[in-house]
Amino acid sequence: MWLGTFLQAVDLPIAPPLPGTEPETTMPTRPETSASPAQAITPELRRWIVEQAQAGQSASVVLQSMLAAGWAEDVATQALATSLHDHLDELAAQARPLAVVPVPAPRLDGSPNRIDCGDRSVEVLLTMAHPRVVVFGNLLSPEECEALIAAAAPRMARSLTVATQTGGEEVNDDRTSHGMFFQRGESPLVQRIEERIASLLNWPIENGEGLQVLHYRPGAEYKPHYDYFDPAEPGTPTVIQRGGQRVGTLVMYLNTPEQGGGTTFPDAQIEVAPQRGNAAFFSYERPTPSTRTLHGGAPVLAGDKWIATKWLREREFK
Ligand SMILES: O=C(O)CCC(=O)C(=O)O
Ligand SMILES: [Fe+2]
Repeated sequence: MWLGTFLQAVDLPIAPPLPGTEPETTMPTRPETSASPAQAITPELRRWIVEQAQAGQSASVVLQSMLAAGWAEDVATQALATSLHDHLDELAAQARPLAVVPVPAPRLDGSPNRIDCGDRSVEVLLTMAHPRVVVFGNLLSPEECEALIAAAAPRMARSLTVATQTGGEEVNDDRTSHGMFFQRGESPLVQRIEERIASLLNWPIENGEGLQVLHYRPGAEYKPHYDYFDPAEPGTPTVIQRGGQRVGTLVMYLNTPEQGGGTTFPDAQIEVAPQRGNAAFFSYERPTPSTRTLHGGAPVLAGDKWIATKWLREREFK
């Protein structure tokens, strides 16, 4: 009995006319020449893909049917990946609705290649929408990087992470760096950098946690994680009493490691190369994986890695 059902499922003519087409003969065909307009991923195509998934069709069957109908392979795989990913995000958001909150955001209207931050002009090197990632160049001068390292070095201790059960802090094997926190505004150097960051990210200086400096030796890493506090963890209500959720992160590279040590975003499959003075910014408007802000510090393969991280909260961090 089940075999019959199984065969039926496999044999089902799964390709209803692809969106934008009626009878099979008018299905879009693969563009033959480079002059042909590229095939677009239309809302109808996305809807059709989600319907196929809901009907239990495997991705490979859906892909085959799209190829057979004349969709170009790059368009078909891209359409499948984004449609299913977005659909899963929607399902997750429905299962655990969490409000979207305002987040730090650099002023990027008009696609500027530099942003004037008052005392310094910062380069915009890369922007990505989802996850929201912006890579900046020349945020800190070489002298500022050196001065931060020198001020932090005598105060370094094994890095702690927030203990999710209690909201306290603990040593964690996923994080093999050493670090320290500056108080907000604790020196003219720290104050100046914090003012620059507030201007760059358009976010109140008071909403920032104290700058954290991290030092990774060869082999050290920070395994992929989210920077927001997981609402499901018992320690979270305690942690967010001070300033609410984290909503953005700025990782500033204080040196250029000889090899390795990039900041990775596994969902986006990108890696930011650590270059002295540059910085990677990302924001997350709700504390969920749908933000695709999973990120980590890849193992340092040779040399040392020094970074300063600024975490940004929803409200004043006291
Ligand atoms: O080391 C890195 O590149 C990432 C650091 C990080 O994720 C953090 O400080 O929260
Ligand atoms: Fe992080």
